[in-house]
Amino acid sequence: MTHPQQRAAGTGPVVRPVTGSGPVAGAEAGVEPGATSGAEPESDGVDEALALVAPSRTLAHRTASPRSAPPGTASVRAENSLAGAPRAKAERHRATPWPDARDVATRAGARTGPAHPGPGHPTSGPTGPARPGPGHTGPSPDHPSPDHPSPDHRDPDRPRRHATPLGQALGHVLAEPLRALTDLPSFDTSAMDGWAVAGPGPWSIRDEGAVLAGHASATALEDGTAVRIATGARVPPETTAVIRSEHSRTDAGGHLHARREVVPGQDIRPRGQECRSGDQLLPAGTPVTPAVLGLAAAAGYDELPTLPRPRVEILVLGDELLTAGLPHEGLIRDALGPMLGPWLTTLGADVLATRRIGDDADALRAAVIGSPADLVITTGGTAAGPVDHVHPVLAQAGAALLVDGVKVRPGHPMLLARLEGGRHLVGLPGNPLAAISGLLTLAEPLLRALAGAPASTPYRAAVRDEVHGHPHDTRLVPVVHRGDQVVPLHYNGPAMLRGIAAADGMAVVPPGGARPGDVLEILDLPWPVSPAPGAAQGACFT
Ligand SMILES: Nc1nc2c(c(=O)[nH]1)N[C@H]1C(S)=C(S)[C@@H](COP(=O)(O)OP(=O)(O)OC[C@H]3O[C@@H](n4cnc5c(N)ncnc54)[C@H](O)[C@@H]3O)O[C@H]1N2
Ligand code: MOO
Repeated sequence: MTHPQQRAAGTGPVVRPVTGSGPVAGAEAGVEPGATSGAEPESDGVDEALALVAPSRTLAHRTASPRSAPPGTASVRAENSLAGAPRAKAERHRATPWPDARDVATRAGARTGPAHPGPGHPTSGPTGPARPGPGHTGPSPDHPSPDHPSPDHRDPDRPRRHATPLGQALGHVLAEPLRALTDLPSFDTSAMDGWAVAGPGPWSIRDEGAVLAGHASATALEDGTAVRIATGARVPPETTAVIRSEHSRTDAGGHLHARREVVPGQDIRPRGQECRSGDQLLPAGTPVTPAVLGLAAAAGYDELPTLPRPRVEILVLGDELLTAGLPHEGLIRDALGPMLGPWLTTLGADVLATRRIGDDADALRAAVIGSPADLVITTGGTAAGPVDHVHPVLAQAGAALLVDGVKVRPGHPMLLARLEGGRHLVGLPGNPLAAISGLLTLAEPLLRALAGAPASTPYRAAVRDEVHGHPHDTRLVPVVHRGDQVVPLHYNGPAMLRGIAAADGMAVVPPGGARPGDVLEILDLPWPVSPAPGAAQGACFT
């Protein structure tokens, strides 16, 4: 966390645009990018909130006070080891451009991925359980005991492919192509409730009740005969068509008549119509969705070959954080602990733990060095305050900084480092929306690559209203979809979650901002697009 006194010393009056909405306004007034969010705690206050609610209220009576970049936010460019080289306080800040930061994160995950063969790189060897058998004792490589952490997750003994029971496979990624284990359907099937008939009608009705789904095959139909049949039942041999009940009538003499023309094969699903045994249904690298579970079950699977999920440990920093009750006496509720685990799980991670470390550098160092996770995520402590321990601890841990600051608002102090043992650490800024920005910018692409999942497909949409931009940096702004447009939401300050909680996407606003109708890249959030205006009720639209 940043020390309160430092905040007070570092924040001066800033000019805000009339409809200013976020941490960028200071920079628009000519403040250096690195210093802009130094004003954030102030921009986070009542004035900003009122500006967001009432865009017409002017805050321009404030005067600009350009400041230089804060010490300690200076970056070391990619791949620069921090070990034994504490960052010079006067170093110039060279943050990574936002699109490049995502690429670096993706490449870091892909490069680390030998244990995670991705799409097009199926694991070798036959399908079968890869976990230790029931007789296995001791810590599993996937579930190291607290006493036996396995910091080197590149352990060659770690299973490259799991046989995961269907009931546990949701959110995993297929390690191999999904091939049909049977023809689908596996027998000629009636598609309708009605009559199985053979040859031309009228047909004499076979006196044996109905052929029902799931029952043994009926004897062959002779030409000129019909038998009642249910949807999903196996059609008797020699059946030439199925006639729907509503398209037929019976007479007093026990004969069946068709009310309309009967086409041979009608309403029969022939065996193998959907696939033949051995057909590839889905490629390796496909995320296991509920629909994939259904298809796999239909195709005969009890368990699925899945890639090991990246293991993530979350370290929540900050002595000011409460885990229950109301904020009081300068203490606030931890908003990130409850949010990040579920969010990361949705992204396919196996979240080992969320640990609260406080502002204790020794505890942080021990947690980072000893973590068995593929990815350690810290929250807070990325800036230059007296208890912002992330950079010094990374230096002590011999980490290499791949990204140290990103040209994005909010969240510019975010970082990505490579730790010993092929592990990674993403440092999320403490301000909650800034942390989400870091999650989407660095953690998500890294996790996708580590998991062997395809990169998210970018898409674009027109923005309905003007969005103020930062002069040099990208902005990520919560939006809600309305038709084929997105509407930017207020309450998008770095310390606020009110906008993102009503949002269903984040718009990528280029430096300089966007005008109504401009087409912007949209980042998906891991929940459905809100279908109706009511879903975002209470949210403040621009
Ligand atoms: N001198 C400067 N100060 C700051 C700068 C700067 O450039 N120069 N940048 C500001 C920006 S922008 C951000 S973002 C934050 C990032 O700071 P840290 O990553 O060190 O985070 P903290 O100082 O620990 O916390 C910031 C803020 O967020 C609150 N917080 C922290 N964790 C949580 C949590 N789990 N749940 C809810 N809120 C949390 C914390 O209490 C602080 O208010 O630095 C600025 N300062
Ligand atoms: O601008 Mo900070 O990055 O408040 O989030």
